[in-house]
Amino acid sequence: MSSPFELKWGILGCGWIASVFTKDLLLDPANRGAGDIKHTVVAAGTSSSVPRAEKFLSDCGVPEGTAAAYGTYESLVNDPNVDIIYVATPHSHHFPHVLLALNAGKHVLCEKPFTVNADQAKILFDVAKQKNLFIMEAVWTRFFPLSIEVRELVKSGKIGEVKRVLSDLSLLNEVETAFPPENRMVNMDLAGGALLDLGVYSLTWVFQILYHLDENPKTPKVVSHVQKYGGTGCDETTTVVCQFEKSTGIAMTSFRVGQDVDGEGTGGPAIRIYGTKGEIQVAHPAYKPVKYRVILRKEEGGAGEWIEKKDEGGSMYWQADGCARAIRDGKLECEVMPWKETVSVMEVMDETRRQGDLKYPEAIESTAH
Ligand SMILES: NC(=O)C1=CN([C@@H]2O[C@H](COP(=O)(O)OP(=O)(O)OC[C@H]3O[C@@H](n4cnc5c(N)ncnc54)[C@H](OP(=O)(O)O)[C@@H]3O)[C@@H](O)[C@H]2O)C=CC1
Ligand SMILES: O=C1OC[C@@H](O)[C@H](O)[C@H]1O
Repeated sequence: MSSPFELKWGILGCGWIASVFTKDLLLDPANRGAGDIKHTVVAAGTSSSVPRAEKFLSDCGVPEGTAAAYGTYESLVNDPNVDIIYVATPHSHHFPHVLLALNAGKHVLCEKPFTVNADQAKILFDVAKQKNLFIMEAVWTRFFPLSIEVRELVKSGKIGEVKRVLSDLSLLNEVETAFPPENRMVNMDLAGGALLDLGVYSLTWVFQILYHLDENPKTPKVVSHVQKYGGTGCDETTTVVCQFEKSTGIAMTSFRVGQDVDGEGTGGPAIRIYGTKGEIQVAHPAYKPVKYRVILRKEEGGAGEWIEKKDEGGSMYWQADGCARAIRDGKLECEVMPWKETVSVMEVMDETRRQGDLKYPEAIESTAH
């Protein structure tokens, strides 16, 4: 048996999700049937100090002496031992931080939403292409075995021709107390707001099902509504209707009202995929779903049982495995989250913001580089 392909990671930005992802990289891929690859965390960088990066590595359980700690992002991306940089900074900073990594010759996995707008995304993909580097938006949900199973069910025709997807990621919050104005969730300078932070997952479900039904997939036409948060002017409740060639997607998001208020699923499924013969329902939360069921007409079996799919850890390693295999195979993009689709989702969010008059400061919408 050949030895596993090893991918050496550098973590850029030592915040909350970076810690979840880093811990997941330390789990043995063989336990999830991914023994063909191996992830190693070789470095982490903060924007503040070396001791903070050291603390991050140690808190995540990275074995002492196996990873370098950096106090600047520049020093991190220039570490010759690093193959790929995981960018986990706020939305506003993805564009400059990804460019920093690409210009240092590193592959990139960048957190969602990929950039603030579609023009920035296009530039990053162009640069990656010119430099022959792999790059992907970290839409982890698409890599879950559950998502793969649901996409295959749709393709198999089990629920007939799919005509509509209704998708909701809404989290109930006392916004004024949960998110002070400087918090990245609501801070306009950090491209805060429900659409870019949570709505991207509702759109993920719409896209991973409906975009692929069209022969020549393109960005859908959009009709949207944006409700703003008075505290900072970001969006708090946004609804997007996407008109594809053969189907309609309705993506909803909010951090003011909740999809699953009691946490018991009483609010119903978060995602409904409607076909001419039946429906697939996926339970909340849209970003990390653990169960789904198929409902057919009564004479064809009616409602199936919920099928549960739980993983160990934070479930963020599936996307890391996707990066490793793509890089091993000499690909610049991964077919599960292709560049074209990231751009399309960004275009839908741009158009939604245009219709809702939701503009971020010029400094973070800028494509100057
Ligand atoms: N896939 C998922 O499930 C999730 C994805 N995310 C995405 O990950 C990204 C980070 O989110 P999250 O971890 O919650 O955020 P945090 O605020 O916890 O961490 C962000 C980190 O970015 C760095 N940073 C650099 N510049 C700034 C700045 N101007 N203001 C604030 N932080 C800065 C800091 O790291 P340092 O001090 O080390 O430089 C900070 O710790 C976002 O894009 C978000 O959408 C978030 C949560 C879940
Ligand atoms: O990506 C995310 O998923 C989980 C949410 O709690 C978080 O705000 C968001 O950034």
